[in-house]
Amino acid sequence: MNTQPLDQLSDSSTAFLRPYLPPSAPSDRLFVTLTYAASLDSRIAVGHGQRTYLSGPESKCMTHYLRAHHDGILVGVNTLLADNPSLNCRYPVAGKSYVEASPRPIIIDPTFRCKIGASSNMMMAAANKIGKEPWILVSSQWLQSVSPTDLGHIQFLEGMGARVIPITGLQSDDRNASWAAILESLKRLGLRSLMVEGGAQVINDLLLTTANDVNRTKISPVDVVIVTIAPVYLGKNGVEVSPTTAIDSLYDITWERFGRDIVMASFNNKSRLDP
Ligand SMILES: NC(=O)C1=CN([C@@H]2O[C@H](COP(=O)(O)OP(=O)(O)OC[C@H]3O[C@@H](n4cnc5c(N)ncnc54)[C@H](O)[C@@H]3O)[C@@H](O)[C@H]2O)C=CC1
Ligand SMILES: Nc1nc(O)c(N)c(N[C@@H]2O[C@H](COP(=O)(O)O)[C@@H](O)[C@H]2O)n1
Repeated sequence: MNTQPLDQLSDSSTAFLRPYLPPSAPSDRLFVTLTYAASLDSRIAVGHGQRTYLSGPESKCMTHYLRAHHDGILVGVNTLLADNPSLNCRYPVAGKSYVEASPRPIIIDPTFRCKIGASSNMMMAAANKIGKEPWILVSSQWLQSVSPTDLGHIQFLEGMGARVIPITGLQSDDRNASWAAILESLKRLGLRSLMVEGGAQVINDLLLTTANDVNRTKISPVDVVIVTIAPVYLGKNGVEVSPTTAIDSLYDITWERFGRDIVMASFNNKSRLDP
């Protein structure tokens, strides 16, 4: 587990990010930031199951600064299994301990594949009070016929402070329905801001997810997209971010250099996703 505190960002870097941070005023909606690091050929890992370091120290600080500004940090179970991430905030925040500054790790895991133990980085971060205990979202349908072994593992994780939360509709083949169930549940659990880090399936699906708003207009749940681009190619076997259809809904786009990387921040125009 990496416990090294990170450097402070420069004033120009925080000024660059400020417009894209979740609103500080209380709100009853869930603000969603989609953020990840990609290579020049839009790969986020060199291969399936292989943790790949793309961000340099400066853009990594940027990511942790974003973590400090969100209530939750969400990844798919493949990312948890591949990366053994800590999913905490190691950016120093004045007046807050690391556990207070850290977002709540949220793992989407319909059939509870995350058989992690106490020595996983995420659980160690929580035990060492430098991160929060995770919430693991499983399918309600799956939980109805859970095996004694899986139930034992759920009880073991819950004994360490994790929560295993059943979500109706999580196993649906309809991705829109599945994301609607996830986001609605997180809102009901009190989250006001969510940072989605990946992996590829999560990013590719979420970019295309829409729901009808009160005016029956199709809208995206993603408010802001922040992408770090690292100056490397990961090649054809890499894990690719590339949604199945074209998307041209980003606006108010700004680019900023962080060390050797470049970071794009933008809003996501919900209505332009309308067919
Ligand atoms: N460079 C970067 O910023 C990042 C890189 N990664 C990399 O991404 C790779 C993992 O990506 P993927 O294999 O695409 O997997 P993933 O991390 O997106 O997880 C996919 C799994 O999550 C669950 N899931 C996701 N969305 C769901 C939904 N809407 N409803 C129900 N279940 C859902 C399913 O079990 C699915 O099999 C790893 O190699 C990791 O290193 C992950 C995060 C960030
Ligand atoms: N911003 C960013 N840059 C990279 O190069 C990455 N590989 C990732 N990956 C994401 O960060 C998680 C690791 O978090 P910890 O440092 O262990 O807390 C990893 O699971 C991905 O979600 N991100």
